[in-house]
Amino acid sequence: MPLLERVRAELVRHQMVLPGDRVIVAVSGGPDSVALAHLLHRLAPEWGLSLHLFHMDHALRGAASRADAAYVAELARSLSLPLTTVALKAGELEREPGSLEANARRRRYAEIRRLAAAIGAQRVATGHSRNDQAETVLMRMLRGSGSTGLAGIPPVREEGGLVIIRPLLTCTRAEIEEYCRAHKLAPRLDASNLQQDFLRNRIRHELLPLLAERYDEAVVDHLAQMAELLREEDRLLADLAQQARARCGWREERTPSGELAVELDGPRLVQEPPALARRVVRMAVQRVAGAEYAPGLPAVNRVLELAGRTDGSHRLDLPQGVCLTVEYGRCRFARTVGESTPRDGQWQLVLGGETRIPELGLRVYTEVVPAAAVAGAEPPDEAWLDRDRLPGRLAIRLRQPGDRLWPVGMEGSKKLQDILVDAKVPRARRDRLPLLVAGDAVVWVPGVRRDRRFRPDAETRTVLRVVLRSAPEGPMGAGTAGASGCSGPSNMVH
Ligand SMILES: Nc1ncnc2c1ncn2[C@@H]1O[C@H](COP(=O)(O)OP(=O)(O)OP(=O)(O)O)[C@@H](O)[C@H]1O
Repeated sequence: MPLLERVRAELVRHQMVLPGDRVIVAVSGGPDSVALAHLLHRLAPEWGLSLHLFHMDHALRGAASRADAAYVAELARSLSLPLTTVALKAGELEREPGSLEANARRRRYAEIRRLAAAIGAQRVATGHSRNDQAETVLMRMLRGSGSTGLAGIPPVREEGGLVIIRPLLTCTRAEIEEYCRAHKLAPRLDASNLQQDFLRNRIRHELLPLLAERYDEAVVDHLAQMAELLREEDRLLADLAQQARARCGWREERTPSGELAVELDGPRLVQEPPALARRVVRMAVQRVAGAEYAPGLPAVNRVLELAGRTDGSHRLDLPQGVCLTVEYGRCRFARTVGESTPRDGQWQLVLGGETRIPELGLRVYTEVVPAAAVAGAEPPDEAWLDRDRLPGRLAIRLRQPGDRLWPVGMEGSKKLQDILVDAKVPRARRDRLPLLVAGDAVVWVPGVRRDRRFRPDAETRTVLRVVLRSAPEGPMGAGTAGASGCSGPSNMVH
């Protein structure tokens, strides 16, 4: 079947486009994406599609990169299609942490997303071919991936509100090159492949040709077929994992700093078949860390080892700043949780994250925000502080002799002891009352008084927002402090 018919069939089979869609075509200048632009241009009238080409000049190969961009500009002119080109500065991608390929991809999709919003596009088409599929599957086999990974590149996927379509996924590179020749397209060679991706390049140039020559001529087709079979099985497992998730009492909440946290029942989780339990863990971690990160098997296994523990509290740091805490069988996945152990009678706080203080049954969130981000009155369980006026590191501690406060709404200072007596805080609670301190200064007596010296005013540029909450239920945390515990006599909250 001619390539045009095949691509048309793929568009229909996977409902890749809807009539009237605005589609961005990501064109690197290499054969795949050039053929893609040409084919979609021919098919566009049938669906009434309006196409918009996109090219990113990664500035990785000097003059060659500029020539790719010029080639894509020429292609857009010849097809009378609008084109947006984004040119990065030389060295820009190298300076970012992480692999060059991942950085290039992230920047590319960020710009595509921006363009989609600007022109009201619903979809972006990329030129991945059956060969890309086979390479991806082989790379993942070598890494020991499960069925999700071995399902390879999906023909349609939604990512961050953008639908990515791959209409050439069933076409081989040879067929695409043949199409280019037949239509007198002279794409830039290998323009889409960042040379730095050594593993992919070796698989492309060494391993696949070797497999084809010595073992199986149709290896690319067979790997692509395996990916397609596994994609369907993977979808089924994903549905089952959703059900398992519900059985495990999956619950999501936003932390006061706006981050998502996921909680579930550990003993239930470990009773699920391992294939489903692992998926539920991956979902939880991805939900917290962001979809781009998929935790590897060692991390998932470590979670499952801990999840079933019902004896006391356990904590596990996972990659990407995700932390699992297991307390009496309840698993909680959240970002940057630090468990503070007291030093010199103080619990230091994690800045820009959550700190747990099991001894006081407290969770403390801190967040640095521009002054403009806070307005109105502080909720009773929050303190807003002028970061630049704080005299030292933020910590929680219990009261000490000689503590003083410069209370809001009062002249001068006052002994903490007198403040607590005036506020009718029962004696037994006074010694367990968490105080927020910065260096030696008491900044906030939650539920009782705030110190006026550190409060934001018109000159404040940066605010440190501190939120106190009680830790999840459990013998050590129950009800000692937190959202309920920090509410003193209500008329005394300042
Ligand atoms: N510089 C670029 N500008 C625009 N689109 C690009 C560029 N590079 C790659 N693409 C798009 O991405 C497709 C795949 O290219 P390539 O395999 O080099 O990238 P990749 O990083 O592996 O892709 P992905 O991350 O999307 O899986 C190309 O066919 C093209 O549609």
